[in-house]
Amino acid sequence: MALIQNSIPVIDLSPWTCRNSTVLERGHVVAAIRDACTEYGFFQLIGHGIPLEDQQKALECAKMFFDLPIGEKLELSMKNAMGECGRGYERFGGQVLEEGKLPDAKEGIYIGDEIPSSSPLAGKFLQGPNMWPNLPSSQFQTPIMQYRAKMLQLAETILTILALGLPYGADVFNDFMQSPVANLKLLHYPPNESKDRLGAGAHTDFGCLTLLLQQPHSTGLQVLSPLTGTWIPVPSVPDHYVVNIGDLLDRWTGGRYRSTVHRVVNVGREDRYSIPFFYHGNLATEMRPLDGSECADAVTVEDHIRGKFRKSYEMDEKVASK
Ligand SMILES: O=C(O)CCC(=O)C(=O)O
Ligand SMILES: [Fe+2]
Repeated sequence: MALIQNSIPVIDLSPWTCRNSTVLERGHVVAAIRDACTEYGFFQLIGHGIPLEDQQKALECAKMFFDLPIGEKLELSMKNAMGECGRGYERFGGQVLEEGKLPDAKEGIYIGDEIPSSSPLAGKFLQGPNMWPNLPSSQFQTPIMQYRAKMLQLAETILTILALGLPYGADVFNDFMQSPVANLKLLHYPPNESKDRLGAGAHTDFGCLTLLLQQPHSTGLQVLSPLTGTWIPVPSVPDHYVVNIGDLLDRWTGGRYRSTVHRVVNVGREDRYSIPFFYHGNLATEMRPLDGSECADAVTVEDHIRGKFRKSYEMDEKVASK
């Protein structure tokens, strides 16, 4: 039984990627990630190999985008009512992550893989097209896409490790990792004076795995400890990624890996920027219980994510029409 503490574990990935590490050291990484995901559903990652300058550049891109005039941002609005293309601009207050609460005091833009329009996947659920702002590509599109590619690699590394922490074989996620849907979301929480309104209401993430980059030294992220039922603050530490399990993996693993409630309380005069990377995986994958137990109604990854998306964006329409 791990010591109950008011912080989420910090895990160093470098023994995994370092060529000189021993089997034992690599095994410790697998065990640490498994335990963190079993107990907390959250951990902080260091030694991940994403250069600091790429992180800074991505956050600068976020700021550059949100500084654009509102008219320019609205032109990039997520195309259909439920945002099913999964790309483009989510206006301030455009999402309700916590049922019954005021819409989130944040704005965002989803950016994913560039899928050629000739591909049968183009325009399908969460598959675009990307909506690019009128900024020089060398300053926005190129660094963001390079950053996304690195996040994808890192997510795949973590999933490989997560597979090793389960008793279902090292290849259990191999098919799921083919042609994955995995989207960045640049987020901006403007200064917020209202104590009744959260930056992001209490929620669990929809997908498989989230890798979160927070602007250094920002505060606001809180994780509801599954061990104590109290909110654990996760202030941002430079070069630390926050990694968490989403509902999809919780459901698929029968709760072995936990999807934990979290929120952003951004009350004050500061702007806050963050960039989650949501790894959803191959949408056609059927989530049959990994332990092999019978299941009459296995849903696909797409059905699962679609339901979650509909809920958080449809609720916004209900609130807006009140
Ligand atoms: O901005 C953050 O720190 C967290 C955002 C988040 O939880 C989400 O978008 O799902
Ligand atoms: Fe989240």
